[in-house]
Amino acid sequence: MDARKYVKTALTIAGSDSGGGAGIEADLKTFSAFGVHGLVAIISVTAQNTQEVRAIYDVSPEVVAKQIEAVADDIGVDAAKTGMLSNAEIIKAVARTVKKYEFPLVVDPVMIAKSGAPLLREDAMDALIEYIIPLATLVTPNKPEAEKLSGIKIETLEDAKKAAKIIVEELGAKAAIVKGGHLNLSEAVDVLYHAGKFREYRAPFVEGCTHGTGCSFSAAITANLAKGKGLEEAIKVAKEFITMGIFYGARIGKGHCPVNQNVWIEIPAEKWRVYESLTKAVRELERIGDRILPHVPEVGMNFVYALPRLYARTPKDVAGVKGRIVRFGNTVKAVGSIEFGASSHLARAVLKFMEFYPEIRSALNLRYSRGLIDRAQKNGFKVSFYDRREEPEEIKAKEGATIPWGIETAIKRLSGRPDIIYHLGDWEKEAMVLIFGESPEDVLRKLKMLTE
Ligand SMILES: Cc1ncc(COP(=O)(O)OP(=O)(O)O)c(N)n1
Ligand SMILES: Cc1nc(C(=O)O)sc1CCOP(=O)(O)O
Repeated sequence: MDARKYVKTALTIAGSDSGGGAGIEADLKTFSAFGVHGLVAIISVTAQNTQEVRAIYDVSPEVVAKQIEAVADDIGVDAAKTGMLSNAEIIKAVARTVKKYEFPLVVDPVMIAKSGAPLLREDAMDALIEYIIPLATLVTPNKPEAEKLSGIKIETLEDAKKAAKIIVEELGAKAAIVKGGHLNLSEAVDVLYHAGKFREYRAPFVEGCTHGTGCSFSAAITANLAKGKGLEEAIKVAKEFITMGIFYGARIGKGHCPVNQNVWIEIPAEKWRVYESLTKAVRELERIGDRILPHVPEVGMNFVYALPRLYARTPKDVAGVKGRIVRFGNTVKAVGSIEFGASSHLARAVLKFMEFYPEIRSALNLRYSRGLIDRAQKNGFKVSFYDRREEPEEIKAKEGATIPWGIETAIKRLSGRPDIIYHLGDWEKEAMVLIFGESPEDVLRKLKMLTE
């Protein structure tokens, strides 16, 4: 068996961005996110950060061609993309060289950086249209790029469709997708013209980081083509990938922060780690259930573990026990399975705690007793509390705001990080003790010390 055939390869023919946000660097990270081996032909080295492009140094057309040939002849290319192509000579060399091979080619017609710097010389536009666009399996312009290529002004979705059709029917690309990020619509709508038909791809507009969006989107399509997906399916996956990458953008630098390509694999991986760790801890809790029994509140217990701070925004990003943990004979038992979004109270408590101490991602609740608090203090734990009777009226009026307010109040009351926060309850509200820790194991360790 030749295992090599299972490794798919994607080639990026583009410029390097020293800030790691766009260009070759964004493309390689995207290829990796989809499990595809990345190959490169660097056409230009840019000295760039999130604010500006300070210098551009183009590689010679001969060396660009040699890079493509070197990888195509030996390793093989399942799909390729172009990004910044800089000048007409490079464009001609790229066109001459890719023509010798049969791989699908995604063309991201990069013209201007987010920071405003031109990345394609004025006099190279005609060469791009004449030599590269006709070789494209897909062209992925944004609004200004589509206007330049098609020669029409784009204000509406209908205009975007016209431009996509011109790029295919008049300029010779097999397909074109005009990205709607610059159109003033309530959603991010991209229109594809392919095989004589239009298709729209919609996603909610998300606030986040956008440096390298064009590069990463086209690289994601390329990676999925390399993996054998059809064009329309490859675009669908790429759209999900880029929406997520913008939302969880890497907040670095002082200018346009870059898309986070890692999130595509990191969130599922972290979810799995959280799930495994919490499952193990809940099993251990059930094993030592006899000594936990006296501390189970009337409303039951929950045990939660949040994703790392970068990814923990709402209770859906926190895993907990569905149906909580309840008394069961002479032990305790998880009622349901471990799921993200299964907790409301503890999830909100942990999310607030993480705003102050991002490393604290897990918590568990117990019935309040003075004895428990005395033991915690004797064991050297830092204990704080909040009093629900002091809750301001405007917080009371806001659904779900009491616990975050209480946790914040308790944290600010203490100098240093609390291990335990309790409250004495209120009308129809049971008094509660919350144990916090970095992980479920850490919470269990504290729980064992308290209940020994
Ligand atoms: C080397 C290099 N290539 C491409 C770009 C364009 O990236 P960006 O400025 O973020 O714009 P889009 O990715 O959205 O087209 C660049 N800046 N540098
Ligand atoms: C009902 C309740 N109130 C708590 C408090 O801290 O006041 S802890 C708790 C139990 C856990 O709830 P969940 O499953 O929503 O996390």
